[in-house]
Amino acid sequence: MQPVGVAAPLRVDIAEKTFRSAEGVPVTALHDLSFEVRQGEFASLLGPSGCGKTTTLRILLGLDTEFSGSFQLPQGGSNRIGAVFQEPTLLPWRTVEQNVRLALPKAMRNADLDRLFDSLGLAGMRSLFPSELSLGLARRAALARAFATEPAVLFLDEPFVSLDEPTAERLRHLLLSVWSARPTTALMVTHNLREALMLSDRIVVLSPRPAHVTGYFDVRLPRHNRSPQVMSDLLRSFHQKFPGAV
Ligand SMILES: Nc1ncnc2c1ncn2[C@@H]1O[C@H](COP(=O)(O)OP(=O)(O)OP(=O)(O)O)[C@@H](O)[C@H]1O
Repeated sequence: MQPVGVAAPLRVDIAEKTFRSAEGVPVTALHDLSFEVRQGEFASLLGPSGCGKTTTLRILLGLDTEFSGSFQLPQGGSNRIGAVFQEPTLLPWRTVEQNVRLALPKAMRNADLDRLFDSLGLAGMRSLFPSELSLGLARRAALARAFATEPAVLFLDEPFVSLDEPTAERLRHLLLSVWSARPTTALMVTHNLREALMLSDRIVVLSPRPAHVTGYFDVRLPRHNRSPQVMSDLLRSFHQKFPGAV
C-alpha cells in the first residue's frame, strides 16, 4: 500500500483474461501480464496485432471487470482518468468547446481553456460541430477533452491510426507539446515502433497472444534530441534487443 501523498506508479498485474467465442471456445487474451509505469512517465504498450493491447486498456479503464488479477492506477492531484480512443467519440450535436467542457467536473466547467486549444491548433475551431471536422481535427478535439480534465493517468488507444502520415506526425508533435506542458502518467497502445520510440520514456514490449511482457525498452533521452539519426540508432538497438517483436 502506497502512503498517502506519495506519487504512485501505474501497476498492472493481470493473471488472466479469457474471452469465450460465440461457440463457447475459450480465447485467452492475457496471461501473467505484469508491468509498471512510473509516475509522470509516457509509456507505450507495443505488441503484434491481436495480442491483447486493447483488452488491457479496457480493463484499466474499468470497462471490463471479468479478469483475474489486479491493477493500481497512479494517484495524482486528481483521480481522473483521461482516454483517447481510435474513434474520437465526440457528441455530434455539441460544438468542439462544449464537448471538451462537458467532460470537466462541474467545478472546472468554466476553466480557461485558451492555452489548451491554442496548443492543439484548435483556437479557430471551438464553435465547430464534429461533422465539420476532418478525422485529424476530431482527434485533436479528443486530445483536448482528455487533457482538459487534468487526469492523473491518460490512456490512448492507437490515437494516430488511419491518418495520413504527415497528419499523424503533426499530431504526435502536438501531443508531445501538450503533454510536456501538462505531464501526466500516460499509457499508449500502438503497433507503430517508430511512434513508440519518438514519444515514450518506456516501451512495454508484449508477446503474441496471450500477452505477457517480453521486456522493457527505456528511452532515456530528451525528446528534442531524438533526431532522425538518433531514431535510426534507437530502431537498430530495439531490433537487436527484441528481434522479430513487431
Ligand atoms: N469481446 C471479445 N470476444 C471474444 N474475443 C475477443 C473479444 N475482444 C477481443 N477478443 C480477442 O482477444 C484477443 C486480443 O484482442 P485485442 O483487441 O485486445 O488485441 P490488440 O492487441 O488490441 O489487437 P490490434 O493491434 O489488432 O488492435 C484477440 O484474439 C481478439 O480476437
